[in-house]
Amino acid sequence: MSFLLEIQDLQKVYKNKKALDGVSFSVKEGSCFGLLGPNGAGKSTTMKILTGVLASDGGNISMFGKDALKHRKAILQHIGYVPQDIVLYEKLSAYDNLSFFGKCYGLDGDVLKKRIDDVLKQTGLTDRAKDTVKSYSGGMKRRINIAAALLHNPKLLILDEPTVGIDPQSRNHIFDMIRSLKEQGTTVIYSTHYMEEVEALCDEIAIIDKGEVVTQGTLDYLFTEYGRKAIYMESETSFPTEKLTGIEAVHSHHQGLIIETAAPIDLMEQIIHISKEKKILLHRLEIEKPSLEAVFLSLTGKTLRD
Ligand SMILES: Nc1ncnc2c1ncn2[C@@H]1O[C@H](COP(=O)(O)OP(=O)(O)OP(=O)(O)O)[C@@H](O)[C@H]1O
Repeated sequence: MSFLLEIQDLQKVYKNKKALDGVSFSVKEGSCFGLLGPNGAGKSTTMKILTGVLASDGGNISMFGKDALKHRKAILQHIGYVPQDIVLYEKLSAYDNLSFFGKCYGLDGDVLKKRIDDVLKQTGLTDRAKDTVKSYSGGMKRRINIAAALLHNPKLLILDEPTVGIDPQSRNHIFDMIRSLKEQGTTVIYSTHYMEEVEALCDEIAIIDKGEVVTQGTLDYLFTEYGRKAIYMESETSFPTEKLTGIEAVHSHHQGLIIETAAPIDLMEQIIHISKEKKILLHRLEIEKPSLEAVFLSLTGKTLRD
């Protein structure tokens, strides 16, 4: 599979503030690529540079096999961009908004009508097309904003935190839409600070923090490379962890303990043995599932929610 997008050493400075400090990642054609990072990490800045909204202060971008900075106009025709802030005319109907944006992309007549019908179906809002946008929920507005970015059938769709502050129904619609776009061969770049979203949607992820990509890879790769091995246990009374061998770290978590170890099965056997011997009632004993939260913690020393 070839790369549709390759970014190398992207730099951006706002006045005196360095927002991007050498961002590099590559996106395979036909994949859903997640850009995961906390607020202020540089996700929106990266996306704005990719879509020509902002100029970079250094670095290279290759898109569709071309130098994106030299062939900006030709490349932008193949990109759909859904910014974080909703951009719609509130007093117009969804249909008229789509008609306006379609004309901006150079569509007209029957072709435009057909595309509007198609994107309304894709977003599940055909029945509400004639209502003014101001009567829409936040989630419906977001879906129409995505529809507007799809009118010209882009090869690459860039979505900047599309599910922030929206209802679960709209969120599910957006997820279904992204999955079906991917099936049709569209490449998607999706930024978020919700780990469960990248786990549900993305083939590959770049974790971005303080203007730098700290790692890139599939979930499996990230879990294997950076995920901790650990068990979770809850007991009726306090457990003598000092009697356990082979433990690397112990953290309190909810009502129990997370115990890191290179040998979780062996540790569970020790815990069962000691609990029988000391008559300590165990409420829960399980291998901790690998999580992106743990990967992020091991790479940056903080949680995504810090
Ligand atoms: N127009 C601007 N002027 C000055 N600083 C800015 C501007 N836009 C962004 N920044 C700063 O650049 C850094 C990266 O911001 P950016 O919006 O790209 O992050 P983000 O990962 O998208 O975060 P969020 O999820 O909050 O949008 C932050 O420190 C932010 O405060």
